Amino acid sequence: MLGRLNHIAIAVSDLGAATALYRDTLGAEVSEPQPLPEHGVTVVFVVLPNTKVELLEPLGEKSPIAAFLERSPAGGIHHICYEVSDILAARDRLKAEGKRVLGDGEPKIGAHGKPVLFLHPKDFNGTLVEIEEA
Ligand SMILES: CC[C@H](C(=O)O)C(=O)SCCNC(=O)CCNC(=O)[C@H](O)C(C)(C)COP(=O)(O)OP(=O)(O)OC[C@H]1O[C@@H](n2cnc3c(N)ncnc32)[C@H](O)[C@@H]1OP(=O)(O)O
Ligand SMILES: [Co+2]
Repeated sequence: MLGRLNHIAIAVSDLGAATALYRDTLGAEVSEPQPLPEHGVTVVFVVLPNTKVELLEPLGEKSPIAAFLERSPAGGIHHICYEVSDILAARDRLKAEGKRVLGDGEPKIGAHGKPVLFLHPKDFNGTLVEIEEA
């Protein structure tokens, strides 16, 4: 089912400062900020030779990462995103195995313009898993 590691996401309280840290202190290539109001976040991608880091800042009143940052104000690793070739087949197999797919279970378009779904962290070793159709 799983393909490449697409990105590892870090939730941050200050996207500008985190972007500067990766760009200036770590010398990494960073994208422009990308507001995703339908997902309640603004993202910046740190482009690495073999994958990406997705820096996430809450956007709007109902951001799904707000509670995470209340628990961890300094930020932290928020989720990991794997690529899959067929997101609906992956979803149906995961549900058949009793894994919880978050939201209404229908893929939404993510930051890369591809369908994504999220799987409950309690079903995956305390790790929020995102799958993205490659
Ligand atoms: C799609 C655009 C972009 C992209 O890549 O293209 C993105 O990735 S957007 C990313 C932001 N969107 C999401 O994260 C959507 C999915 N996330 C959610 O629906 C919530 O974050 C949820 C339900 C996973 C957690 O929300 P919340 O913290 O408000 O819920 P609870 O307090 O009920 O948490 C339940 C339980 O899970 C633990 N938890 C929460 N978040 C995480 C996490 N990121 N990693 C690991 N564990 C997490 C939380 O501590 C609770 O545990 P408990 O032991 O019961 O206290
Ligand atoms: Co993501």
